[in-house]
Amino acid sequence: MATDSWAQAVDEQEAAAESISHLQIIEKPEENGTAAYKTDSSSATAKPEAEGEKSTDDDDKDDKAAQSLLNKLIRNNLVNTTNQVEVLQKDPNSPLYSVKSFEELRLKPQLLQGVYAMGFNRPSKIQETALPMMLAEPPQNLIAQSQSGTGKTAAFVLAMLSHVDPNNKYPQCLCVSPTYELALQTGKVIEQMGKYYPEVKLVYAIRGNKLQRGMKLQEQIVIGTPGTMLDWCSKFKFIDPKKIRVFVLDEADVMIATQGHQDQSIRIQRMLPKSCQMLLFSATFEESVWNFAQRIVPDPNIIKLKREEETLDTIKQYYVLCNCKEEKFQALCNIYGAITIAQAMIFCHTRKTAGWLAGELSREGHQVALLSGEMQVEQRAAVIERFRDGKEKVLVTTNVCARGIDVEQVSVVINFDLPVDKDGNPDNETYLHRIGRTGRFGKRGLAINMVDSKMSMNILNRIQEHFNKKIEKLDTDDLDEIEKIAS
Ligand SMILES: Nc1ncnc2c1ncn2[C@@H]1O[C@H](COP(=O)(O)OP(=O)(O)OP(=O)(O)O)[C@@H](O)[C@H]1O
Repeated sequence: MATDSWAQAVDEQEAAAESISHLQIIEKPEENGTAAYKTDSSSATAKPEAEGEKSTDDDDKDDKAAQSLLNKLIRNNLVNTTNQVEVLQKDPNSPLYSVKSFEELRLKPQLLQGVYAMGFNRPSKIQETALPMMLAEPPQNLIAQSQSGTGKTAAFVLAMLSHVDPNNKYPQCLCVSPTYELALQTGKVIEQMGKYYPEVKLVYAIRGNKLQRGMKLQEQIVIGTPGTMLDWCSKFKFIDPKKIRVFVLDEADVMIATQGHQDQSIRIQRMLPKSCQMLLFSATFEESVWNFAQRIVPDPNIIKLKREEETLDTIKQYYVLCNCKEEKFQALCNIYGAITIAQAMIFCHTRKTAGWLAGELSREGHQVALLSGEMQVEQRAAVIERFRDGKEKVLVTTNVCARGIDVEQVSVVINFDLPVDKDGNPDNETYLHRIGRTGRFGKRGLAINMVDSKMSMNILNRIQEHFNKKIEKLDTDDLDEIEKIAS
Protein backbone atom coordinates (compact mmCIF):
# COMPACT_ATOMS: atom_id res chain seq x y z
CA MET A 1 0.00 0.00 0.00
CA ALA A 2 2.65 2.46 1.11
CA THR A 3 4.71 1.45 -1.91
CA ASP A 4 1.82 2.20 -4.25
CA SER A 5 1.20 5.56 -2.72
CA TRP A 6 4.89 6.33 -2.80
CA ALA A 7 4.98 5.51 -6.48
CA GLN A 8 1.86 7.53 -7.07
CA ALA A 9 3.23 10.50 -5.17
CA VAL A 10 6.43 10.39 -7.17
CA ASP A 11 4.45 10.11 -10.41
CA GLU A 12 2.35 13.10 -9.50
CA GLN A 13 5.36 15.02 -8.43
CA GLU A 14 7.15 14.29 -11.64
CA ALA A 15 4.13 15.20 -13.71
CA ALA A 16 3.90 18.51 -11.85
CA ALA A 17 7.60 19.07 -12.28
CA GLU A 18 7.35 18.41 -15.99
CA SER A 19 4.52 20.83 -16.47
CA ILE A 20 6.49 23.49 -14.66
CA SER A 21 9.85 22.53 -15.96
CA HIS A 22 11.88 24.96 -13.93
CA LEU A 23 11.00 23.41 -10.60
CA GLN A 24 11.91 19.79 -10.31
CA ILE A 25 13.07 16.95 -8.13
CA ILE A 26 16.66 16.62 -9.09
CA GLU A 27 16.81 12.87 -8.88
CA LYS A 28 14.33 10.10 -8.83
CA PRO A 29 14.24 8.46 -5.41
CA GLU A 30 16.01 5.14 -5.43
CA GLU A 31 14.49 1.81 -4.73
CA ASN A 32 15.62 1.68 -1.15
CA GLY A 33 13.93 5.02 -0.64
CA THR A 34 10.68 3.17 -0.21
CA ALA A 35 11.68 1.83 3.18
CA ALA A 36 12.84 5.24 4.24
CA TYR A 37 9.60 6.71 3.03
CA LYS A 38 7.74 4.34 5.26
CA THR A 39 9.68 5.57 8.24
CA ASP A 40 9.22 9.20 7.35
CA SER A 41 5.57 8.89 6.64
CA SER A 42 4.63 6.30 9.21
CA SER A 43 2.51 8.87 10.93
CA ALA A 44 0.62 9.60 7.76
CA THR A 45 -0.53 6.06 7.21
CA ALA A 46 -3.05 4.36 9.37
CA LYS A 47 -1.97 1.81 11.90
CA PRO A 48 -3.41 -1.69 11.78
CA GLU A 49 -6.55 -2.15 13.81
CA ALA A 50 -6.03 -3.20 17.37
CA GLU A 51 -7.80 -6.32 18.44
CA GLY A 52 -11.22 -6.26 19.95
CA GLU A 53 -13.30 -3.23 20.63
CA LYS A 54 -10.51 -0.89 21.63
CA SER A 55 -11.28 2.70 20.79
CA THR A 56 -9.49 4.00 17.75
CA ASP A 57 -9.78 7.56 18.90
CA ASP A 58 -6.40 7.73 20.51
CA ASP A 59 -4.28 6.69 17.60
CA ASP A 60 -6.46 8.64 15.18
CA LYS A 61 -6.35 11.74 17.27
CA ASP A 62 -2.64 11.58 18.00
CA ASP A 63 -1.77 11.17 14.37
CA LYS A 64 -1.16 14.85 13.90
CA ALA A 65 0.76 14.68 10.66
CA ALA A 66 -2.00 12.61 9.05
CA GLN A 67 -4.65 15.03 10.25
CA SER A 68 -2.70 17.97 8.95
CA LEU A 69 -2.23 16.34 5.56
CA LEU A 70 -5.91 15.43 5.43
CA ASN A 71 -6.82 19.03 6.14
CA LYS A 72 -4.62 20.20 3.30
CA LEU A 73 -5.97 17.63 0.87
CA ILE A 74 -9.61 18.41 1.46
CA ARG A 75 -9.34 22.16 1.84
CA ASN A 76 -10.79 24.12 -1.00
CA ASN A 77 -10.46 27.63 0.32
CA LEU A 78 -9.21 29.99 2.93
CA VAL A 79 -10.58 29.66 6.47
CA ASN A 80 -11.86 33.08 7.37
CA THR A 81 -12.18 34.25 10.88
CA THR A 82 -13.68 37.30 12.48
CA ASN A 83 -11.08 37.28 15.26
CA GLN A 84 -8.35 39.90 15.34
CA VAL A 85 -4.67 39.01 15.16
CA GLU A 86 -2.62 39.56 18.28
CA VAL A 87 0.78 41.00 17.52
CA LEU A 88 3.79 41.11 19.82
CA GLN A 89 6.59 43.05 18.22
CA LYS A 90 10.23 42.48 18.98
CA ASP A 91 10.56 46.24 19.11
CA PRO A 92 7.25 47.63 20.38
CA ASN A 93 8.24 51.14 19.32
CA SER A 94 8.66 50.36 15.66
CA PRO A 95 5.58 51.04 13.53
CA LEU A 96 3.37 48.08 12.79
CA TYR A 97 2.60 47.69 9.13
CA SER A 98 -0.38 45.85 7.87
CA VAL A 99 -1.44 45.58 4.24
CA LYS A 100 -4.84 45.24 2.64
CA SER A 101 -3.58 44.46 -0.84
CA PHE A 102 -0.74 42.50 -2.41
CA GLU A 103 0.30 45.59 -4.41
CA GLU A 104 1.32 47.35 -1.23
CA LEU A 105 3.98 44.71 -0.69
CA ARG A 106 5.94 45.76 -3.77
CA LEU A 107 6.43 42.19 -4.81
CA LYS A 108 8.40 41.23 -7.89
CA PRO A 109 5.93 41.40 -10.81
CA GLN A 110 6.42 37.69 -11.52
CA LEU A 111 5.37 36.87 -7.98
CA LEU A 112 2.38 39.19 -8.01
CA GLN A 113 1.32 37.45 -11.19
CA GLY A 114 1.73 34.08 -9.45
CA VAL A 115 -0.33 35.22 -6.48
CA TYR A 116 -3.18 36.41 -8.69
CA ALA A 117 -3.00 33.30 -10.83
CA MET A 118 -3.69 31.33 -7.66
CA GLY A 119 -6.91 33.29 -7.29
CA PHE A 120 -5.84 35.34 -4.28
CA ASN A 121 -7.41 38.79 -4.35
CA ARG A 122 -6.21 40.15 -1.04
CA PRO A 123 -4.05 38.99 1.86
CA SER A 124 -5.71 36.80 4.45
CA LYS A 125 -5.98 38.06 8.02
CA ILE A 126 -2.69 36.55 9.13
CA GLN A 127 -0.98 37.57 5.88
CA GLU A 128 -1.97 41.22 6.37
CA THR A 129 0.48 41.48 9.27
CA ALA A 130 2.86 38.60 8.65
CA LEU A 131 3.81 39.54 5.09
CA PRO A 132 5.09 43.07 5.79
CA MET A 133 7.15 41.67 8.67
CA MET A 134 8.59 38.86 6.62
CA LEU A 135 9.38 41.06 3.64
CA ALA A 136 10.86 43.93 5.68
CA GLU A 137 14.49 44.99 5.30
CA PRO A 138 16.41 44.07 7.33
CA PRO A 139 14.60 40.73 7.65
CA GLN A 140 12.63 40.12 10.82
CA ASN A 141 12.13 36.85 12.62
CA LEU A 142 8.62 35.61 13.12
CA ILE A 143 6.67 33.07 15.11
CA ALA A 144 3.13 32.78 13.80
CA GLN A 145 0.28 30.70 15.05
CA SER A 146 -3.11 30.32 13.44
CA GLN A 147 -5.34 27.43 12.66
CA SER A 148 -4.91 25.35 9.58
CA GLY A 149 -6.20 26.99 6.43
CA THR A 150 -5.63 30.61 7.36
CA GLY A 151 -2.87 31.23 4.82
CA LYS A 152 0.40 30.55 6.64
CA THR A 153 1.94 28.37 3.93
CA ALA A 154 1.12 30.84 1.19
CA ALA A 155 2.67 33.59 3.31
CA PHE A 156 6.04 31.97 3.93
CA VAL A 157 6.25 30.67 0.38
CA LEU A 158 5.87 34.22 -0.84
CA ALA A 159 8.55 35.33 1.61
CA MET A 160 10.98 32.64 0.43
CA LEU A 161 10.37 33.42 -3.24
CA SER A 162 10.84 37.13 -2.58
CA HIS A 163 14.13 36.69 -0.76
CA VAL A 164 16.02 34.39 -3.10
CA ASP A 165 18.40 35.74 -5.67
CA PRO A 166 17.93 33.56 -8.75
CA ASN A 167 21.34 34.58 -10.08
CA ASN A 168 22.99 32.76 -7.22
CA LYS A 169 23.02 29.07 -7.97
CA TYR A 170 23.08 27.70 -4.46
CA PRO A 171 20.52 27.10 -1.68
CA GLN A 172 19.33 30.25 0.04
CA CYS A 173 16.10 29.12 1.70
CA LEU A 174 15.52 26.00 3.78
CA CYS A 175 12.06 24.87 4.75
CA VAL A 176 11.56 21.92 7.07
CA SER A 177 8.28 20.02 7.34
CA PRO A 178 7.40 17.09 9.62
CA THR A 179 6.80 14.51 6.88
CA TYR A 180 7.60 13.83 3.27
CA GLU A 181 3.96 14.27 2.27
CA LEU A 182 3.64 17.62 4.03
CA ALA A 183 6.86 18.78 2.38
CA LEU A 184 5.39 17.83 -1.01
CA GLN A 185 2.27 19.89 -0.32
CA THR A 186 4.39 22.94 0.42
CA GLY A 187 6.47 22.21 -2.66
CA LYS A 188 3.30 22.34 -4.75
CA VAL A 189 2.51 25.80 -3.41
CA ILE A 190 6.04 26.96 -4.27
CA GLU A 191 5.57 25.62 -7.79
CA GLN A 192 2.23 27.37 -8.21
CA MET A 193 3.32 30.68 -6.80
CA GLY A 194 6.64 30.57 -8.60
CA LYS A 195 5.04 29.70 -11.92
CA TYR A 196 6.10 32.99 -13.51
CA TYR A 197 9.51 33.02 -11.87
CA PRO A 198 11.20 30.19 -13.71
CA GLU A 199 14.72 31.05 -12.62
CA VAL A 200 13.99 29.92 -9.09
CA LYS A 201 14.39 26.20 -8.59
CA LEU A 202 13.35 23.83 -5.85
CA VAL A 203 14.70 20.54 -4.54
CA TYR A 204 13.33 18.07 -1.99
CA ALA A 205 15.55 16.97 0.88
CA ILE A 206 13.70 13.78 1.60
CA ARG A 207 15.01 10.32 2.27
CA GLY A 208 15.20 8.35 -0.91
CA ASN A 209 16.34 11.38 -2.86
CA LYS A 210 19.95 10.25 -3.04
CA LEU A 211 22.54 12.61 -4.44
CA GLN A 212 26.07 11.88 -5.54
CA ARG A 213 28.61 12.44 -2.83
CA GLY A 214 30.51 15.67 -3.16
CA MET A 215 27.89 17.45 -5.25
CA LYS A 216 26.70 20.94 -4.40
CA LEU A 217 23.07 21.87 -4.86
CA GLN A 218 22.28 24.66 -7.30
CA GLU A 219 18.59 25.05 -6.40
CA GLN A 220 17.76 28.14 -4.40
CA ILE A 221 15.05 26.55 -2.25
CA VAL A 222 15.38 23.27 -0.38
CA ILE A 223 12.35 21.77 1.26
CA GLY A 224 12.38 18.58 3.27
CA THR A 225 12.24 16.68 6.51
CA PRO A 226 14.61 17.58 9.38
CA GLY A 227 16.73 14.41 9.34
CA THR A 228 17.62 14.56 5.66
CA MET A 229 17.99 18.31 5.72
CA LEU A 230 20.47 18.00 8.57
CA ASP A 231 22.42 15.29 6.72
CA TRP A 232 22.54 17.43 3.59
CA CYS A 233 23.86 20.39 5.58
CA SER A 234 26.38 18.61 7.81
CA LYS A 235 27.22 15.04 6.82
CA PHE A 236 27.07 15.36 3.02
CA LYS A 237 27.57 19.10 2.70
CA PHE A 238 25.29 19.36 -0.34
CA ILE A 239 24.16 22.64 1.21
CA ASP A 240 26.35 25.37 2.63
CA PRO A 241 24.33 26.45 5.69
CA LYS A 242 26.28 29.68 5.95
CA LYS A 243 24.66 30.92 2.74
CA ILE A 244 21.10 30.42 3.95
CA ARG A 245 19.06 33.62 4.19
CA VAL A 246 15.66 32.25 5.18
CA PHE A 247 14.93 29.27 7.42
CA VAL A 248 11.31 28.16 7.72
CA LEU A 249 10.07 25.63 10.21
CA ASP A 250 6.53 24.65 9.34
CA GLU A 251 3.96 22.83 11.47
CA ALA A 252 5.98 23.14 14.66
CA ASP A 253 3.27 21.44 16.71
CA VAL A 254 3.34 18.40 14.44
CA MET A 255 7.11 18.50 14.33
CA ILE A 256 7.62 18.18 18.06
CA ALA A 257 5.27 15.22 18.20
CA THR A 258 7.91 13.19 16.31
CA GLN A 259 10.87 11.88 18.22
CA GLY A 260 14.11 13.46 17.08
CA HIS A 261 12.66 16.20 14.91
CA GLN A 262 13.09 18.84 17.54
CA ASP A 263 16.78 18.13 18.03
CA GLN A 264 17.46 17.85 14.31
CA SER A 265 15.74 21.17 13.66
CA ILE A 266 17.72 22.87 16.39
CA ARG A 267 20.95 21.45 15.01
CA ILE A 268 20.14 22.80 11.55
CA GLN A 269 19.28 26.17 13.00
CA ARG A 270 22.61 26.36 14.85
CA MET A 271 24.52 25.99 11.59
CA LEU A 272 22.84 29.02 10.02
CA PRO A 273 24.29 32.52 10.07
CA LYS A 274 23.03 35.04 12.64
CA SER A 275 21.67 37.19 9.82
CA CYS A 276 19.43 34.37 8.56
CA GLN A 277 15.74 35.09 8.86
CA MET A 278 14.02 32.49 11.07
CA LEU A 279 10.31 31.82 10.60
CA LEU A 280 8.25 29.32 12.55
CA PHE A 281 4.63 28.37 12.01
CA SER A 282 2.22 26.36 14.06
CA ALA A 283 -1.51 25.70 14.12
CA THR A 284 -1.59 25.40 17.90
CA PHE A 285 0.51 26.92 20.60
CA GLU A 286 0.78 24.86 23.73
CA GLU A 287 3.68 25.32 26.14
CA SER A 288 5.92 22.72 24.47
CA VAL A 289 5.53 24.36 21.05
CA TRP A 290 6.29 27.75 22.52
CA ASN A 291 9.46 26.48 24.21
CA PHE A 292 10.62 24.91 20.98
CA ALA A 293 9.74 28.04 18.99
CA GLN A 294 11.88 30.19 21.23
CA ARG A 295 14.87 27.93 20.67
CA ILE A 296 14.47 28.13 16.91
CA VAL A 297 13.61 31.81 16.54
CA PRO A 298 15.69 34.43 18.35
CA ASP A 299 14.21 37.91 18.91
CA PRO A 300 10.93 37.05 17.28
CA ASN A 301 7.92 39.07 16.33
CA ILE A 302 4.92 37.02 17.35
CA ILE A 303 1.57 36.84 15.60
CA LYS A 304 -1.34 34.85 16.94
CA LEU A 305 -4.77 34.42 15.50
CA LYS A 306 -7.30 32.74 17.76
CA ARG A 307 -9.44 30.09 16.21
CA GLU A 308 -13.09 30.86 15.82
CA GLU A 309 -15.02 29.58 18.83
CA GLU A 310 -17.50 26.84 18.22
CA THR A 311 -20.86 27.01 19.88
CA LEU A 312 -23.88 24.80 20.53
CA ASP A 313 -26.25 27.76 20.49
CA THR A 314 -27.91 26.97 17.19
CA ILE A 315 -28.01 23.21 17.74
CA LYS A 316 -31.02 21.25 18.92
CA GLN A 317 -29.74 18.37 21.01
CA TYR A 318 -31.58 15.15 21.80
CA TYR A 319 -30.86 11.77 23.30
CA VAL A 320 -32.46 8.40 22.70
CA LEU A 321 -32.52 5.61 25.30
CA CYS A 322 -31.65 2.13 24.00
CA ASN A 323 -30.30 -1.14 25.39
CA CYS A 324 -27.88 -2.34 22.77
CA LYS A 325 -26.42 -1.44 19.38
CA GLU A 326 -29.22 -3.23 17.52
CA GLU A 327 -31.75 -1.04 19.30
CA LYS A 328 -29.69 2.02 18.48
CA PHE A 329 -29.75 1.00 14.85
CA GLN A 330 -33.54 0.52 15.01
CA ALA A 331 -33.90 4.00 16.55
CA LEU A 332 -31.84 5.39 13.71
CA CYS A 333 -34.11 3.68 11.15
CA ASN A 334 -37.15 5.17 12.88
CA ILE A 335 -35.63 8.64 12.68
CA TYR A 336 -34.83 8.17 9.00
CA GLY A 337 -38.36 6.91 8.44
CA ALA A 338 -39.91 9.97 10.01
CA ILE A 339 -37.87 12.92 8.84
CA THR A 340 -35.99 13.88 5.72
CA ILE A 341 -32.29 14.08 6.37
CA ALA A 342 -30.25 15.63 3.60
CA GLN A 343 -26.88 14.59 4.93
CA ALA A 344 -25.85 13.07 8.22
CA MET A 345 -22.63 12.19 9.95
CA ILE A 346 -22.71 9.29 12.38
CA PHE A 347 -19.90 8.85 14.90
CA CYS A 348 -19.00 5.49 16.41
CA HIS A 349 -16.44 4.70 19.06
CA THR A 350 -14.73 1.85 17.26
CA ARG A 351 -13.94 0.90 13.70
CA LYS A 352 -15.75 -2.36 14.27
CA THR A 353 -19.03 -0.66 15.18
CA ALA A 354 -18.61 1.82 12.34
CA GLY A 355 -18.10 -1.00 9.86
CA TRP A 356 -21.09 -2.93 11.19
CA LEU A 357 -23.35 0.12 11.15
CA ALA A 358 -22.34 1.11 7.64
CA GLY A 359 -23.20 -2.42 6.49
CA GLU A 360 -26.62 -2.38 8.19
CA LEU A 361 -27.46 1.05 6.80
CA SER A 362 -26.58 0.14 3.27
CA ARG A 363 -28.67 -3.03 3.58
CA GLU A 364 -31.54 -0.66 4.40
CA GLY A 365 -30.90 1.12 1.11
CA HIS A 366 -28.93 4.13 2.30
CA GLN A 367 -26.00 5.49 0.31
CA VAL A 368 -23.33 5.18 2.96
CA ALA A 369 -19.73 6.28 3.08
CA LEU A 370 -17.42 4.79 5.67
CA LEU A 371 -14.43 6.67 6.95
CA SER A 372 -12.13 4.65 9.07
CA GLY A 373 -8.69 4.85 10.60
CA GLU A 374 -7.12 2.03 8.61
CA MET A 375 -7.60 4.01 5.42
CA GLN A 376 -4.70 5.91 4.00
CA VAL A 377 -4.95 9.66 4.21
CA GLU A 378 -5.54 10.01 0.46
CA GLN A 379 -8.40 7.51 0.66
CA ARG A 380 -9.92 9.39 3.57
CA ALA A 381 -9.70 12.63 1.61
CA ALA A 382 -11.43 10.97 -1.35
CA VAL A 383 -14.28 9.70 0.86
CA ILE A 384 -14.77 13.14 2.41
CA GLU A 385 -14.80 14.78 -1.01
CA ARG A 386 -17.45 12.37 -2.32
CA PHE A 387 -19.57 13.04 0.74
CA ARG A 388 -19.14 16.79 0.32
CA ASP A 389 -20.22 16.48 -3.28
CA GLY A 390 -23.37 14.76 -2.06
CA LYS A 391 -22.54 11.43 -3.70
CA GLU A 392 -23.32 9.76 -0.37
CA LYS A 393 -25.87 10.97 2.12
CA VAL A 394 -24.61 9.29 5.26
CA LEU A 395 -21.05 9.32 6.53
CA VAL A 396 -20.25 6.78 9.22
CA THR A 397 -16.99 7.39 10.98
CA THR A 398 -14.87 7.15 14.07
CA ASN A 399 -13.22 10.35 15.24
CA VAL A 400 -10.77 10.53 12.38
CA CYS A 401 -12.55 13.13 10.36
CA ALA A 402 -14.24 15.19 13.04
CA ARG A 403 -11.72 17.94 12.67
CA GLY A 404 -11.14 17.69 8.97
CA ILE A 405 -14.55 18.14 7.54
CA ASP A 406 -16.63 21.28 7.36
CA VAL A 407 -19.80 20.11 8.99
CA GLU A 408 -21.83 23.17 8.13
CA GLN A 409 -23.37 21.38 5.18
CA VAL A 410 -24.40 18.48 7.41
CA SER A 411 -27.77 19.05 8.99
CA VAL A 412 -27.79 16.09 11.35
CA VAL A 413 -25.02 14.67 13.53
CA ILE A 414 -25.62 11.41 15.33
CA ASN A 415 -23.44 10.22 18.16
CA PHE A 416 -24.04 6.50 17.85
CA ASP A 417 -21.52 6.36 20.69
CA LEU A 418 -20.83 9.32 22.93
CA PRO A 419 -17.29 10.69 22.81
CA VAL A 420 -15.19 9.61 25.78
CA ASP A 421 -11.51 9.98 26.53
CA LYS A 422 -9.02 7.23 27.40
CA ASP A 423 -10.25 7.06 30.97
CA GLY A 424 -13.88 6.83 29.98
CA ASN A 425 -14.68 10.43 30.92
CA PRO A 426 -16.77 12.65 28.63
CA ASP A 427 -14.70 14.19 25.86
CA ASN A 428 -16.39 17.57 25.76
CA GLU A 429 -14.02 19.05 23.25
CA THR A 430 -14.74 16.30 20.74
CA TYR A 431 -18.47 16.62 21.39
CA LEU A 432 -18.26 20.30 20.54
CA HIS A 433 -16.15 19.64 17.45
CA ARG A 434 -18.60 17.06 16.16
CA ILE A 435 -21.78 19.06 16.48
CA GLY A 436 -20.78 22.67 17.16
CA ARG A 437 -20.79 25.48 14.63
CA THR A 438 -18.66 28.55 14.43
CA GLY A 439 -20.32 31.95 14.46
CA ARG A 440 -19.95 32.32 10.73
CA PHE A 441 -22.17 29.37 9.94
CA GLY A 442 -25.07 30.21 12.15
CA LYS A 443 -27.23 27.55 10.46
CA ARG A 444 -29.38 25.43 12.68
CA GLY A 445 -28.38 21.86 13.29
CA LEU A 446 -29.70 18.74 14.91
CA ALA A 447 -27.68 16.42 17.14
CA ILE A 448 -28.94 13.06 18.35
CA ASN A 449 -27.10 11.10 21.01
CA MET A 450 -27.63 7.39 21.48
CA VAL A 451 -27.49 6.25 25.10
CA ASP A 452 -27.31 2.53 25.80
CA SER A 453 -26.25 2.10 29.42
CA LYS A 454 -26.20 3.76 32.80
CA MET A 455 -22.62 4.69 32.07
CA SER A 456 -23.44 6.46 28.85
CA MET A 457 -26.38 8.22 30.53
CA ASN A 458 -23.90 9.48 33.08
CA ILE A 459 -21.59 10.70 30.30
CA LEU A 460 -24.51 12.47 28.65
CA ASN A 461 -25.47 14.19 31.88
CA ARG A 462 -21.94 15.39 32.39
CA ILE A 463 -21.74 16.75 28.84
CA GLN A 464 -25.04 18.50 29.44
CA GLU A 465 -23.72 20.06 32.64
CA HIS A 466 -20.45 21.05 31.03
CA PHE A 467 -22.12 23.04 28.28
CA ASN A 468 -25.03 24.07 30.43
CA LYS A 469 -27.36 23.28 27.56
CA LYS A 470 -30.31 20.93 27.87
CA ILE A 471 -30.29 17.72 25.85
CA GLU A 472 -33.92 16.66 25.39
CA LYS A 473 -35.14 13.08 25.51
CA LEU A 474 -36.55 11.73 22.26
CA ASP A 475 -38.86 8.72 21.98
CA THR A 476 -38.06 7.18 18.64
CA ASP A 477 -41.08 4.88 18.78
CA ASP A 478 -43.30 7.94 18.53
CA LEU A 479 -43.29 9.13 14.93
CA ASP A 480 -45.12 12.35 15.72
CA GLU A 481 -42.49 13.25 18.25
CA ILE A 482 -39.68 12.62 15.79
CA GLU A 483 -41.41 14.71 13.16
CA LYS A 484 -41.51 17.62 15.59
CA ILE A 485 -37.74 17.76 16.00
CA ALA A 486 -37.31 18.53 12.33
CA SER A 487 -39.58 21.54 12.41
N1 LIG B 1 -4.78 35.53 0.36
C1 LIG B 1 -5.44 34.47 0.01
N2 LIG B 1 -6.58 34.58 -0.70
C2 LIG B 1 -7.29 33.49 -1.07
N3 LIG B 1 -6.92 32.22 -0.79
C3 LIG B 1 -5.79 32.04 -0.08
C4 LIG B 1 -4.98 33.15 0.35
N4 LIG B 1 -3.94 32.64 1.03
C5 LIG B 1 -4.07 31.31 1.03
N5 LIG B 1 -5.19 30.93 0.36
C6 LIG B 1 -5.70 29.58 0.14
O1 LIG B 1 -6.29 29.17 1.36
C7 LIG B 1 -5.99 27.81 1.64
C8 LIG B 1 -5.23 27.73 2.94
O2 LIG B 1 -3.98 28.41 2.84
P1 LIG B 1 -2.64 27.84 3.44
O3 LIG B 1 -2.44 26.42 3.04
O4 LIG B 1 -1.59 28.82 3.12
O5 LIG B 1 -3.03 27.88 4.99
P2 LIG B 1 -2.22 27.31 6.22
O6 LIG B 1 -2.57 28.19 7.36
O7 LIG B 1 -0.81 27.14 5.84
O8 LIG B 1 -2.90 25.93 6.46
P3 LIG B 1 -2.16 24.53 6.52
O9 LIG B 1 -1.15 24.63 7.58
O10 LIG B 1 -3.24 23.56 6.80
O11 LIG B 1 -1.60 24.38 5.13
C9 LIG B 1 -5.20 27.30 0.46
O12 LIG B 1 -6.12 26.66 -0.42
C10 LIG B 1 -4.62 28.57 -0.16
O13 LIG B 1 -4.43 28.42 -1.55
